[in-house]
Amino acid sequence: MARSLGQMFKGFLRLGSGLTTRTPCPPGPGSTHRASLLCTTAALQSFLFPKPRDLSLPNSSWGPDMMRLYEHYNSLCEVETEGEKQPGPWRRLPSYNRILKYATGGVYLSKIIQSKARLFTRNIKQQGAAFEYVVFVNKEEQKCVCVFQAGHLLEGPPGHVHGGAIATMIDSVAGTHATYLSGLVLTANLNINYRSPISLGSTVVLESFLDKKEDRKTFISCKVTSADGSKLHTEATALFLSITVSNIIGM
Ligand SMILES: CCCCC/C=C\C/C=C\C/C=C\C/C=C\CCCC(=O)SCCNC(=O)CCNC(=O)[C@H](O)C(C)(C)COP(=O)(O)OP(=O)(O)OC[C@H]1O[C@@H](n2cnc3c(N)ncnc32)[C@H](O)[C@@H]1OP(=O)(O)O
Repeated sequence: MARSLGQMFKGFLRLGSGLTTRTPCPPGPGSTHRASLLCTTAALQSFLFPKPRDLSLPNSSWGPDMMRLYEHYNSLCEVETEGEKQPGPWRRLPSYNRILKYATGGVYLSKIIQSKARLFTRNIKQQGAAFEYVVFVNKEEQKCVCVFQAGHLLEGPPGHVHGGAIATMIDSVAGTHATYLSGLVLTANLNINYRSPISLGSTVVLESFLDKKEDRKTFISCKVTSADGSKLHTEATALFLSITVSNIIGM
């Protein structure tokens, strides 16, 4: 069952490449009845099931460091060999403001909660105010990288990022990485050492590494460094346990 939820997660990743394709409407006067019916159905479908917005793409709040690092990793997602473009070693993971119905508890949650549930890191609409980030994964190296710009709503010590916000990002990146590697998981343990404060508004890089996998356990380590890599801000280790649907029902 956990495996099938893992498959659903892969489906979740594929969402970015167009689960709800929008059929362009044919031109008016010459349209057949069937074509206009198709057009109406497509419009209704996109109204009822709007394509989720990928929040890991650049917006006007992204500063120069955020853009530079995004462009760097994005350029590694596609390589050109003999004039042909091929998938590169890295892949950008799209990010939405809610995990799919099913993964957020789906049918097991009340309709009211379900419709309001939002992924914590994506629940603030104002661009640049809180968590701006993009995650890239390298399957071969079993590594994830997140470029993260901390907005003004994440203040802890004056002018610096709240430790809980840093923990949230570490949990999210390591959790995404563990989900990518092992399917549906929950964080069982998270150990964090805060080495140097992160300035509010700055861009940092989170790197997540697979330490080992043992049955249901996925061990991940993570470090947070400055945009140029010269300063270590935070180090963490985490344990994720693979779960089944029954774990979610019991929550
Ligand atoms: C609704 C769920 C959604 C999940 C995500 C879904 C999809 C993901 C999609 C996209 C991803 C996008 C973003 C990711 C974003 C965020 C990720 C954040 C994830 C979280 O933010 S998630 C919330 C916080 N998280 C919890 O709310 C967990 C509460 N907790 C429990 O629900 C249980 O505790 C559980 C299930 C963890 C284990 O319970 P269990 O009954 O299944 O397993 P059990 O206890 O038997 O342990 C089995 C073996 O693990 C060892 N073990 C257990 N715990 C350990 C520990 N802490 N330290 C060291 N070892 C430990 C035992 O010692 C034993 O080891 P051994 O087999 O060797 O004896």
